Amino acid sequence: MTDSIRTIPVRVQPSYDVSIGSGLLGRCGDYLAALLGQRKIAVLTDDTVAPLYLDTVTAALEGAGFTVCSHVFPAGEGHKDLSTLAELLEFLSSEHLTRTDCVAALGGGVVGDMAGFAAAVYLRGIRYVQLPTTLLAAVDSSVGGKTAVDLTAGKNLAGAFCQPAAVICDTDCLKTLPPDVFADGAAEAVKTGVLSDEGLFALFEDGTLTADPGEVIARCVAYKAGVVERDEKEQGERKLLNLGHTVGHAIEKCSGYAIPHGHAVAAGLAVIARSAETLGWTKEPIAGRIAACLAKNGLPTGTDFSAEALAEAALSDKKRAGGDITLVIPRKIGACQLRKVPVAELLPIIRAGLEA
Ligand SMILES: NC(=O)c1ccc[n+]([C@@H]2O[C@H](COP(=O)([O-])OP(=O)(O)OC[C@H]3O[C@@H](n4cnc5c(N)ncnc54)[C@H](O)[C@@H]3O)[C@@H](O)[C@H]2O)c1
Ligand SMILES: O=C(O)C(=O)C[C@@H](O)[C@H](O)[C@H](O)COP(=O)(O)O
Ligand SMILES: [Zn+2]
Repeated sequence: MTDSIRTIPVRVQPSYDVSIGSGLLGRCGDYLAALLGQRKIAVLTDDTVAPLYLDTVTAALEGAGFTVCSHVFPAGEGHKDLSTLAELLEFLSSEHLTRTDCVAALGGGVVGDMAGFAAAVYLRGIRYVQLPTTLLAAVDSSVGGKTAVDLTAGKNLAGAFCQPAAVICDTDCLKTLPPDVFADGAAEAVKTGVLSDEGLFALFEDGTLTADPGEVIARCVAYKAGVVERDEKEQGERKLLNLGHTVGHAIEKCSGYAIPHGHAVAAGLAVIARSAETLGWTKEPIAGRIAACLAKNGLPTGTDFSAEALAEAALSDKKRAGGDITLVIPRKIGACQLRKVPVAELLPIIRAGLEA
């Protein structure tokens, strides 16, 4: 696009760019027409995002020669399920989209995960683009090609690895986010800091993020892009991106998805940091610093669910293989490691994080 835009390539096969900047939704048509040709495009979004941004996106796409159709479904994790997926697939077929057409996921991580999954399976796969509108989607979910819906047994249990053809992140969308939804994104960005970048973590430590959000997004995306390039299908290194998620996903499930993903990941990160410190797995004391950072950003640092309930819910975790589960253990701010433990050890490990 133009000079004021940050562009980060994700070098998978085929490779794609993440473009980050102000005003990009209004200009997405020309960019996508150059990338995809002027085709039919189905914009899938939720009923909170639609009144804010659907007209802008539709006008930009039509202005660039696309034939546009759109479908709006109810917002929220509670709708990230098989019945909404079926609705999306029926919509795409009712609009007669063909394999040369395209889906655009306009919204947060819920829209991105579901629209991406619909694109991955409709006609056995058509191209899609991510237009993230939450901080969480910008720093994490729009990049890397994990798509999914939840099943009764737990989070993201049906899905596909399917990379987008492009990610266009308009930083102006962050201005309409309620503070608690902004905080969800801060949780994944703080996670990225704990994984790889103490400087990024420090940007969040006083709770008044003064840095350019484009810079925060770019740092998170650059790190994630590298991990995805080295381990697209999560055979090893990519499991690190699940820091805080074993307990986090369990909290989401135990709450009936009333606690949003970012808040649950924050609590899960605080718990595993305390477990790691208590069990002597960290290089230095970090749990207090991580909890303080999360709290400053309006995020929880613990949970009222019992260790037993969380351990039980975590049994459906995708990082479980047979009798073992792979945990992500923070060693210091900026470095973590994978640790495979027998499932039976999960309960005392979680207990150590809740009780420390
Ligand atoms: N695929 C991945 O790699 C990946 C990574 C992280 C999280 N996720 C998934 O992402 C989901 C969470 O995403 P999320 O936090 O974006 O939640 P979300 O998509 O539910 O969005 C949160 C709320 O904000 C609203 N919203 C979206 N954009 C807005 C805007 N610009 N202004 C005002 N309101 C807006 C939405 O309508 C919704 O009500 C979870 O399902 C999680 O599992 C996936
Ligand atoms: O991209 C990844 O890989 C991640 O793990 C990013 C996570 O933040 C995200 O929540 C992901 O959906 C969790 O993956 P899952 O395989 O445990 O469902
Ligand atoms: Zn996550």
